[in-house]
Amino acid sequence: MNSVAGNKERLAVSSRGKKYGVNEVCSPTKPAAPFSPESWYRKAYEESRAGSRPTPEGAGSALGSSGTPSPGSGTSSPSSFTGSPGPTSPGIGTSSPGSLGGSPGFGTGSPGSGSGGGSSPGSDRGVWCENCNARLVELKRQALKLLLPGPFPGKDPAFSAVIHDKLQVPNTIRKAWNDKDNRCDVCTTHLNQLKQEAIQMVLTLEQAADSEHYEGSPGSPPPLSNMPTLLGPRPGAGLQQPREWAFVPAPCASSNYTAFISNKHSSKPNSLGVSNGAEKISGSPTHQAKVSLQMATSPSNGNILNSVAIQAHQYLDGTWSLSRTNGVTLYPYQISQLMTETGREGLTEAALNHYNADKPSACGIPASQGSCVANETSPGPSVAASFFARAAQKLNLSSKKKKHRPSTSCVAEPPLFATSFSGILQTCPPPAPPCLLRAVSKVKDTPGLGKVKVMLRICSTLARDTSESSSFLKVDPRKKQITLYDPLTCGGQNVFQKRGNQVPPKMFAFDAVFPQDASQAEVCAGTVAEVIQSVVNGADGCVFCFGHAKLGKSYTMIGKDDSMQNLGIIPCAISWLFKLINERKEKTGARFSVRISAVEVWGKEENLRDLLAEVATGSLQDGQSPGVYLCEDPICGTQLQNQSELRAPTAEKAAFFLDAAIASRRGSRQDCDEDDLRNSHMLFTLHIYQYRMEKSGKGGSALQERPRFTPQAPW
Ligand SMILES: Nc1ncnc2c1ncn2[C@@H]1O[C@H](COP(=O)(O)OP(=O)(O)OP(=O)(O)O)[C@@H](O)[C@H]1O
Repeated sequence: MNSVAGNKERLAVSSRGKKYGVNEVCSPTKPAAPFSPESWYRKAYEESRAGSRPTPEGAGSALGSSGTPSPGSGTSSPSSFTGSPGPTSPGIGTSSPGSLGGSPGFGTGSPGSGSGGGSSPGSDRGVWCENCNARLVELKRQALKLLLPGPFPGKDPAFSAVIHDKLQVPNTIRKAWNDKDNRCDVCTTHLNQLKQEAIQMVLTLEQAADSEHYEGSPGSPPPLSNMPTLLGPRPGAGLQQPREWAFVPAPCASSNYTAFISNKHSSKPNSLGVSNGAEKISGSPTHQAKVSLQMATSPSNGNILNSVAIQAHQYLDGTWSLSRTNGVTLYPYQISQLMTETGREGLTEAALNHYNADKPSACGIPASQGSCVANETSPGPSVAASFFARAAQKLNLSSKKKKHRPSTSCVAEPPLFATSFSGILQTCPPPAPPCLLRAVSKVKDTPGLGKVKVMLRICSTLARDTSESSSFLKVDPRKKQITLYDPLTCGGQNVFQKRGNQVPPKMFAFDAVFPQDASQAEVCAGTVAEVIQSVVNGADGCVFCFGHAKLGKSYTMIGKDDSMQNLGIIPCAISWLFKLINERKEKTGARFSVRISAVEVWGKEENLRDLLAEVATGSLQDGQSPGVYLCEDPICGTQLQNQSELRAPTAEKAAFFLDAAIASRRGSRQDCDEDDLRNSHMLFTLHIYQYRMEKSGKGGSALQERPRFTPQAPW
């Protein structure tokens, strides 16, 4: 980790200019506006090819503190910020290692959950607020987590008690939560109610397994009366309370299903109202697995996987349709496999987020009637057909599940996080600048090695009066210079008026100057491309941005996820880094591994927080980790210790961690105040490990290097 400096030097340059254009929304269906990488990057590229920066004239003259500052972008590659470019330059790049002093900071980030205005069915009173809904989602996730990995606990009476004890509401969703009463401030739902609802889901699952555990002779149907279809919203009943399901007998009796009954639970009534005594069917003792999920299969469409996914979602919600016809049984190990293959974030996270909103079915209509589940009573498969269906499902699930994911057509899944840089990198990755692509084969070329480069971006957002700013500020991007004139002589309002004397113009030179109308792409290409090149070649690199409040630091470093043109330095860096290492791999065989960490420095006390701890450990661990701390290393300087480092095999995954980190920032919370906003700074680090190459040219297995690239945003 590079040492981080937080000197609150500010750029006392005011500039007024034009506003940015309208953002274009980029979506998979709607292509982005025509984009020419060459023209976008031409300028930045030319600048990167131009010589080093001239010696600043006028350095040493302190500017008045009342000037309107603008953020600067400092690029350092590799190494740490040890430079102090001059005591009196306009506060750009004057950073010293060691301290983590913050300056007014960050204003980006969107609120997470709603403020409690919405409601969901489920509590005693039939509704609970959105906050509680989020809590319930979390608790259900925890309950499922406890259930899925281990052996199915069966009827162990201690099981629900164990789950009950283990369920916790993580700090992140304790907004509007009264810790004393363990109640929600908004809808007064008690914690136990939420826990019970979550446990209910698990128990329902188990009981459904009971009802499905037939040891029936293959092909023989269970009594129809025992096959309810669940309709209606889920009540927030207590653990022992009967559930108020509407039972609809399955539409017809058919022998075309496969079902198994577990002996040991056959005589016990379950909460679904199924009379288990009637369920017991003698049959094969070899079927010991418990049925957890029904998969509707219709020979007419054969859309097995579609149904699996739908019912998996319903399974997660505990609101599945128990269609007996054409049923094919999935066993716990298959469900586990399904969960694993789909990926925690793919199915569990997203599905839970969506389906735990207690909808009666995936499409908002009973599953038995909905278009999502093929639940018709056409002649179902024989046992053999069921067997093959299962086998086919097992073999093809991973390859087909993406194609048949039903949620997109039926229900738009709400995003996990407020931002979706992961999505946009997947659909519209920013084109890599030409200089980066040219660097693919230049393994030894580490441009800017050992240099601290200081760049200036002039804020565009406060630009209201172009004539005023242009009267005392002259920007020359070609020469990478800005000149400040005495506003008195220029007729503008000024900071020098009281002095009565004219002040000679001051000229400041930088490694790059980005004027008001510079695009994100120009800034990104001009700042980060070179650093990425160095990092992939084995050096450390860092992009550090600081400046006065509300002048675009977050916009510069993170940007917006609404279109490719608005992506900031971090998402571009992620995308281009992966592009470079993939191309490098193709050309030279080099193998890399990328890991991500994100730490927040927040509050006036400059506390450190691991923004990826939750993603790394799951929310059960929230707040229990020892935390991030600073360590003085005699050789490497000040180092951050103990932060999570998560493996990112793809740019999308790395961007997913960026989304998670942004969502986890204090400044992103709904209840954050101005102070939180101002005193929240993020250090986002891409750790790149390169596998050692054997002499034969084959990649070895040991990780050799650990260069790190730390875009730090914003300071
Ligand atoms: N170059 C730009 N083009 C378009 N919008 C911009 C630009 N710079 C900043 N903005 C907008 O100005 C607003 C403030 O910017 P931003 O939040 O990035 O400032 P900041 O310096 O990070 O603020 P803070 O110090 O409070 O964290 C945001 O809405 C941002 O989208």
